Amino acid sequence: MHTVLEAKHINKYFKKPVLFHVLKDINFTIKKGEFASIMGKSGCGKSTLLYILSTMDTDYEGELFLNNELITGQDRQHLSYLRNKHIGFVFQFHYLLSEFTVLENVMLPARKLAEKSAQEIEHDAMQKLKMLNIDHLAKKRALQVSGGEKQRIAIARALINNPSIIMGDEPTGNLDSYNAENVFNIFKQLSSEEGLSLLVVTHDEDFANKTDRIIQMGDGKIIT
Ligand SMILES: Nc1ncnc2c1ncn2[C@@H]1O[C@H](COP(=O)(O)OP(=O)(O)OP(=O)(O)O)[C@@H](O)[C@H]1O
Repeated sequence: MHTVLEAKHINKYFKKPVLFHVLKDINFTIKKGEFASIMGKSGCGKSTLLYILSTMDTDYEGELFLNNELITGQDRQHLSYLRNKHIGFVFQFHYLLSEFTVLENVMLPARKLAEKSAQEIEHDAMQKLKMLNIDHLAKKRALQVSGGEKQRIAIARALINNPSIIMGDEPTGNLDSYNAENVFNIFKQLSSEEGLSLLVVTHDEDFANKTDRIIQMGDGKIIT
């Protein structure tokens, strides 16, 4: 199966206040359609790793490949393009623009990529909203919808450019168990039916236990 994400010998040091070796020789691959979670105690380096994998942090040692392309060492502009095109993000807090409509929020990453007309983008955004059963919310402003709906809108937004991988940082951290299960089911369906890869940092054991693979971290290393 095609490899979507590969981390090879990733090491990261924070230099202040004192030199701190935060990530220690991290190696793993995520295949097409794989749904993996990252677990580990607070402070073990999960967010630091996700920040590197998402191409936001370029200050690390080792090599990172996205769809077999070496992304380590690429310039910021190209990284921004790759991130927008191939990676969808879902966070604990949805970061929707509250005064914009739901539809406008979902369209934003596609407008930034600027590879399609406004009409095509709107059509795609409606398709994503339909897929997530929230197309009836399209014209509402983001501040007018519930927490669970906001997270589904954030997922639609993450999907708008048809990414290869969704990266999540505690995507169910702010949801009740009903909505958390709903988000899990959406992710599961995206991986098994659409071949999307997912890599989700979570403290939620129930969520992690249902994913294809748990990457367990401890003290800056992958334990299993
Ligand atoms: N900018 C920074 N400078 C120095 N140390 C940092 C910096 N950011 C994080 N750290 C330290 O690096 C370690 C890993 O932090 P990180 O946020 O990656 O952990 P985490 O596993 O995501 O934790 P949590 O589950 O609490 O979110 C922690 O000890 C943290 O204090």
